[in-house]
Amino acid sequence: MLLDETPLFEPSLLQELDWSKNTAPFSPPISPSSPGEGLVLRPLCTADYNRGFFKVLSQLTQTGDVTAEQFTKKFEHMKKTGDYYVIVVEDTALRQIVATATLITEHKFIHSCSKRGRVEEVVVSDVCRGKQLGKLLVSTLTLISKKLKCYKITLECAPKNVAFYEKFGYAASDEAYMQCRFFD
Ligand SMILES: CC(=O)SCCNC(=O)CCNC(=O)[C@H](O)C(C)(C)COP(=O)(O)OP(=O)(O)OC[C@H]1O[C@@H](n2cnc3c(N)ncnc32)[C@H](O)[C@@H]1OP(=O)(O)O
Repeated sequence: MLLDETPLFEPSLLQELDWSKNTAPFSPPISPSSPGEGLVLRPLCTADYNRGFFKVLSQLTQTGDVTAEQFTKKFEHMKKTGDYYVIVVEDTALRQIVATATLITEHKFIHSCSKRGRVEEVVVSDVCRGKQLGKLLVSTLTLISKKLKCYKITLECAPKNVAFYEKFGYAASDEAYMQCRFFD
């Protein structure tokens, strides 16, 4: 199985973000191009399969035993659609993924054929929490969605995480969150 460094989306999207438009405060200041000593923030690539990508995701929910082949197939599908922005933070000394988050853009006929953004799978490895990485990931994806001209961006989270997302301007809505779950 060929796992490589091909990015899921164009990395220049991250470099070209206008970080001055970010609304959450960072102290000390970090940004997508300078996420902290020994860390890089970049799009997901298939080589991340062997860098603990699933280990990080498993701290959020059940991942199942995904093979390299299944992972690559899903990655290729996501890349082809151009609507998936999975970002990762890598510890370059350990060559391990320590955080990840996903933005998905959904195409609409409404709002003049606009797009809507969804934030999913935000997770920071437990040993790296409290270093502003979660804030960096969500700020980055929120700015990307704005740059991509999404008319809104939404997410679902546990009540204990509401205060975290409020930092970026997300507000609880009156709409009920409904689901029909077929399996875990
Ligand atoms: C849409 C979704 O994916 S929801 C799922 C969210 N993910 C999870 O629940 C997985 C387990 N949790 C985690 O991975 C992490 O704790 C995260 C992603 C919630 C936060 O990541 P961290 O890197 O630890 O947070 P970070 O250091 O960026 O914290 C930033 C700020 O938020 C605050 N904060 C961190 N976690 C929380 C929380 N759960 N609730 C409220 N505030 C929080 C911090 O105190 C800090 O405040 P400050 O900027 O005023 O000092």
